[in-house]
Amino acid sequence: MVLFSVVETMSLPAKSLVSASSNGIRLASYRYSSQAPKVALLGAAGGIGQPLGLLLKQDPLVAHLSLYDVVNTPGVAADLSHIDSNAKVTAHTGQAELFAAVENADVIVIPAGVPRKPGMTRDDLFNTNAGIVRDLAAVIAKAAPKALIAIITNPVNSTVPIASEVLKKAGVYDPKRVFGVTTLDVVRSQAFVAELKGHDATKTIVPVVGGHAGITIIPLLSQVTPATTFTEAEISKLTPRIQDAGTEVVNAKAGAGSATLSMALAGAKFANALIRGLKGQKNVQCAYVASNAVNGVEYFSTPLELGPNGVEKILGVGKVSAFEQKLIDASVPELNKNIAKGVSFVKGN
Ligand SMILES: NC(=O)c1ccc[n+]([C@@H]2O[C@H](COP(=O)([O-])OP(=O)(O)OC[C@H]3O[C@@H](n4cnc5c(N)ncnc54)[C@H](O)[C@@H]3O)[C@@H](O)[C@H]2O)c1
Ligand SMILES: O=C(O)C[C@H](O)C(=O)O
Repeated sequence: MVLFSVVETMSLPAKSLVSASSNGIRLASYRYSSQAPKVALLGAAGGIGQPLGLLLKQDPLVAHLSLYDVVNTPGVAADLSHIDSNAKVTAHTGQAELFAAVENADVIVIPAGVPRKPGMTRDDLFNTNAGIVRDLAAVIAKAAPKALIAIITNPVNSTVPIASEVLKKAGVYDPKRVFGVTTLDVVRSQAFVAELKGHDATKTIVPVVGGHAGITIIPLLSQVTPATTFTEAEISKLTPRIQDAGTEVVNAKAGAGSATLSMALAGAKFANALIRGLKGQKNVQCAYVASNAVNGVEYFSTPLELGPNGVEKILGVGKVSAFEQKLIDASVPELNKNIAKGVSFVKGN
């Protein structure tokens, strides 16, 4: 175990510590309690990972930010460690350091994997990203079986079942602790509704249910807070815009990747909500989880009450319009296809 980089500020001892090693280092061999949460970020050097790391480093609830990637982690960690917030930063690079990266983590956020290019669907990422999520989940099962796992890696509709199957195989699966991050759909919906209606975007709440791809993304415009009425024309324009917002960014980036900055914000919001839940501050967020909210499908995103055990209550889709119910019905076969693909990937491997 070689500690090759320790950075501390003179005036603020122990404020910020960067450490990494060529053969894995275990600075956190004890479990961080929800009083001092450890957040592990897997894929930390990527387009999402870097700005998400920046936001997590500034989150006063994060005590230890553990950065993991297959490349470039020490540089990102050194950079973040110079920020004058209290989270300790550690760097872990490559498979040999993954165990230490996630060991005793309270929350693990996963944006590891390849993004789309124009013309691709999220499902086109399956062949590369399925194996990445499976392998990360296998180590998490051993090193941090109690962690709350927030999966950003696409296709989320399949990667959540993949991680869940791996945890099941290892005998440590808890459906209350595995989340597909759909917060970006909520963030976008809130931005678009606020823009359309002249509302304060920071006070606009739009639940989004279903999954995280195309027709499985279902904004519940009938449930917007503050209560807002939409014309049929508005609904039929806004709904597909929200469903295709990821593609809008992919096309605008023209080959340079997909949403990173808005996703980083969304990921930081969701991680913060999970930590607040762990600390007993119950709060409601939408996320894609194992769910009985809708008949005939095993994973579905709805508003959830988050608490000390992860999902405390599945709040369901609530009262929806006839238009929204049609979208929910249409999403079920598509989700089942995505889920079955993920499950058989693990069972057949
Ligand atoms: N859920 C959502 O709403 C949402 C939003 C945006 C992007 N995404 C998805 O997030 C993923 C990442 O996007 P990005 O723009 O950050 O991509 P990116 O290519 O910029 O970064 C991915 C990072 O993952 C790392 N990585 C690859 N294999 C790894 C492994 N085995 N272990 C750890 N790290 C590994 C890479 O080195 C890279 O640093 C993509 O799959 C993308 O589709 C999801
Ligand atoms: O669209 C993508 O491929 C990335 C992400 O899922 C998004 O919604 O922006």
